[in-house]
Amino acid sequence: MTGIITKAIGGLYTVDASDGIYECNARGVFRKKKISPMCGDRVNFKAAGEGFVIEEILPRSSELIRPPLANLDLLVFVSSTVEPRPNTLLLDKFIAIAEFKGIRPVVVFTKVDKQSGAELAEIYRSAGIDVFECDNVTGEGSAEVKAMLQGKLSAFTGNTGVGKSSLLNNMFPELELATGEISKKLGRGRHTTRHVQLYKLEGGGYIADTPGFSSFDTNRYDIIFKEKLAGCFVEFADYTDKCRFPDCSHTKEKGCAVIEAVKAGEIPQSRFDSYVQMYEEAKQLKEWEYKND
Ligand SMILES: Nc1nc2c(ncn2[C@@H]2O[C@H](COP(=O)(O)OP(=O)(O)OP(=O)(O)O)[C@@H](O)[C@H]2O)c(=O)[nH]1
Ligand SMILES: [Zn+2]
Repeated sequence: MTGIITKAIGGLYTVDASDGIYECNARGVFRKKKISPMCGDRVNFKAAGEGFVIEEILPRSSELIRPPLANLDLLVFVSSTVEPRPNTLLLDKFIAIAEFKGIRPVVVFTKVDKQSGAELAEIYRSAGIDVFECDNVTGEGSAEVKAMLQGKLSAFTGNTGVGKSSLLNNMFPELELATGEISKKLGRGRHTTRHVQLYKLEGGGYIADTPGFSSFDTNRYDIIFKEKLAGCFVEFADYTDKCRFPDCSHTKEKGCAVIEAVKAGEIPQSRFDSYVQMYEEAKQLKEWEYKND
């Protein structure tokens, strides 16, 4: 039998298969191989003794370690246009990490009833990223986001107060998330350990409830090596092979086609600024690692 793991707690796995939900154990062989099944994994399992046991983990299309989640298709970054103000550096870090991991990034700007998200949206649309603008008070825009989630495994992230639960409520009233108190409702208190869990959507697909995402700390997360960073800013691709120096870092060199494109208004300044900041951070990490080994 084949299914997808929707919950993984203490060596016990909940597997959603076409004919029902199964509680499974994992075979010892996974421990020896040092891979363990995680939420989002597609697995083969079979009846064994009184219960069921996972036999095989199918190849993963993507893998996140913190929070542990396999086969994520979409990472949806929710940012409000005001209260709290959007943080383009954080947004660009998330997007780059998603690109690096082979997960499609999607951006949702909320609170467009208070302030237009058009200018911000254009920055990301011009980079070829899917952008949605939502007014969660009227629910406008949520149907488009919902349509995109169909048949996909998605996770939502964004700072506290940006309107994630409002948006999720507009799309899936059956989830009954308490706006403004989602933390309490889902037991996100300091003393509760929470686990990743997948919710099945009526139209097909899953949404991951991920404790690690709302307070997503990118520094502790994955730092992208500086050589790989430009490749995670998709709109740089048209320029990076036109620089004067083949080893151009695209941060300050003369004859850098990326910098020329920024000056010409072809690449948004804020995206470039984020790139330079992340490049500096990546550089420090490498030197630090080097000194310590
Ligand atoms: N005007 C306006 N207010 C919104 C919108 N979206 C959310 N809000 C309000 O912003 C506040 C925070 O919204 P939530 O949906 O709880 O935000 P959240 O991202 O889930 O926050 P956490 O649970 O802390 O992670 C609430 O008071 C919402 O009513 C919007 O599009 N427009
Ligand atoms: Zn360059």
